[in-house]
Amino acid sequence: MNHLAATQHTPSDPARVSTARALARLLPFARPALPKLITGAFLGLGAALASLVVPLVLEWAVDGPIASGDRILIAWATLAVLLLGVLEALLVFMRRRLVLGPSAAIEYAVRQSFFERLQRLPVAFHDRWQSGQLLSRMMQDISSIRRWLAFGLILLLVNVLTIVIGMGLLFRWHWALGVVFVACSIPIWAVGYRFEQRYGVLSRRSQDQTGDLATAVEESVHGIRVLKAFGRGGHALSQFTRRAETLRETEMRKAREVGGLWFWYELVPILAMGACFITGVWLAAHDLLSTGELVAFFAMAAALRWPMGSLGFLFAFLIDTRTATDRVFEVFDAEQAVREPERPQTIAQARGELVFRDVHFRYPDAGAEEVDLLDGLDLALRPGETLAIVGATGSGKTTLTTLPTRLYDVTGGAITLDGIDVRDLALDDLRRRIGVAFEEPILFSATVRENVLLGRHDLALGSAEADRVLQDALAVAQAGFVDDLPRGLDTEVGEEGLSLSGGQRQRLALARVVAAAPDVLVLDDPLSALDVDTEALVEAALRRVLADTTALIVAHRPSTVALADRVAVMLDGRIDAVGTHSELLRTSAQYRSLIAGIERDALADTAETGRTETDPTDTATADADTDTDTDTEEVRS
Ligand SMILES: Nc1ncnc2c1ncn2[C@@H]1O[C@H](COP(=O)(O)OP(=O)(O)OP(=O)(O)O)[C@@H](O)[C@H]1O
Repeated sequence: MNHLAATQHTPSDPARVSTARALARLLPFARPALPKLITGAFLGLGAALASLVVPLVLEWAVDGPIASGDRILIAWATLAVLLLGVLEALLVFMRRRLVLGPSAAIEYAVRQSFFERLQRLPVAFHDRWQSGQLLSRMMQDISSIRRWLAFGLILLLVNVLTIVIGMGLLFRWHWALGVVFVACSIPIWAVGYRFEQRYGVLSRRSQDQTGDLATAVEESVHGIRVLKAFGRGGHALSQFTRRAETLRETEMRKAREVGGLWFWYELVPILAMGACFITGVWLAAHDLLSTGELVAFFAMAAALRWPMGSLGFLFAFLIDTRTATDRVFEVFDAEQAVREPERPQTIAQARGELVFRDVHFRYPDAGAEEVDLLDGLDLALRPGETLAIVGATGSGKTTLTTLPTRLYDVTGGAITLDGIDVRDLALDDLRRRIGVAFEEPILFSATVRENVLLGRHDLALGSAEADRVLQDALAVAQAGFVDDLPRGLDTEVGEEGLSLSGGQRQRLALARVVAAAPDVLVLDDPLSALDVDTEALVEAALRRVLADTTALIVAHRPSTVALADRVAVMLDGRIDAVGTHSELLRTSAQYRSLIAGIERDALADTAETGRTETDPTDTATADADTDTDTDTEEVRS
């Protein structure tokens, strides 16, 4: 099996392919809606043809009934023109009605796939991409694709066909008129070509800048408390203004380009009409054209003005849509570094044995000269044991917690769960078996119930079993405060749970991972935001859960170390020592130094916040030796 290593892949301009090929990538999404879109195009063409028949009726009426004074036929001709007008309006109405549904369905399908893709893409992708860029692609670019399919594409096809048919008719009346009209149109194509070159670049720039602006808004809203606390609202505003200014300048340049194009697309048809007028009058004066043909010719030229004039705008629309499509497909094309195994294996008998074997890891953006962050790390968690990881800040503890669930893939070595390489397990299966609680507890805009049962899609919300699991998990996490929320378990906890305190969010996040009932728990400093009394209660309850679950806990505090059966010390990307707290105090200078630092931090924390932290030697597991206090005292001195 080929286990792909994560490689760097930055958002970049797509390879320049033709606009038609770029837009053809939408076909798989558009296929179900194609019959209606094609019918819509035919209806649009029908409307255009109805407008083109009017000059023919006029030609017949002027040269026939009007010349001969046949009032009945004149009335019929008038009625025919009227009916053609009504038919055109009706067909346009039907086209609009018909294509709105399918184009909205395509928008829905693209957006759905886009979101699904975002969920599937590895964390390394999300590290690199700004959220505003993704948001603007998801909302603005996909909407722009819908508008194009519902309106722009059909109009462009219909208008080009109308122009071709209309020109054919001009030739029918007199070849000279056709030649003059075609000759006058040539500048339009030249201008259009130059426009595409310049406008394409601006269109891309503007859409990227819109994404940057969305990122700025998202960040400032997300970090509003920090900005307010530091009085940096003005700074955020000036940064936002600068970006908005940049976007405005690009939009102005775009508008100037479009304005220039419109100028030519308005002017050229008028010049063409003027040239044809002179030619037509000359031909009529020399009896080479009848009066009816001359009138019909002018009616036709008038009918062609809108299709020709609209080309400029439709051209700009086409290029904007091409850019939007490129931007959307950049996400679809992003490298899927964390892949599902081709032939997933299953764990027959779950024991919860997690082993890191010669694990190497480096982030994709690490420089070539940098050594691996995890540099040949070996660690084995026995089934059911609780193992705490301690290490200097930045030593890679959090990174280590992301690897078992394959948020990132190891770049060397392997991690096995019950003897099977985690890369050989189906991702859903793996993530059901290993539950993670991150240091930063993220909650979603949903009820408490939905947040806590997030990992239990096997349970129907509100069922007796779901309620039992929910209550047990809340009890372990000491999250009884939910009963005091306005709607209890059905309280919406707001965007990212910001309406709750840090400690409350952390307890719900802990309840979530407990409710998931995984074979292995991975907890990244799970009690950091709790007050000392709650922490003691959570620890006591957590011990019951940890008694028969394998757990890997990143510990920044003595009390967290106290939860563990054994402790592993991380140093230089490896495990420097493993043992019980008291063993390590005796044997590992590195551990003694880390514990001294941890205790110093805890004391400082206590002094600042009034916390009365528990000494790990008081609560350490049964392995604690009697000489521990002496050791700790030595370290302190
Ligand atoms: N997504 C990322 N992309 C690139 N580098 C990262 C990323 N996340 C962390 N790092 C880097 O990896 C190193 C280890 O970070 P990590 O968060 O794993 O350390 P830690 O031991 O958990 O630190 P702490 O104790 O402060 O929480 C740091 O140098 C950090 O800058």
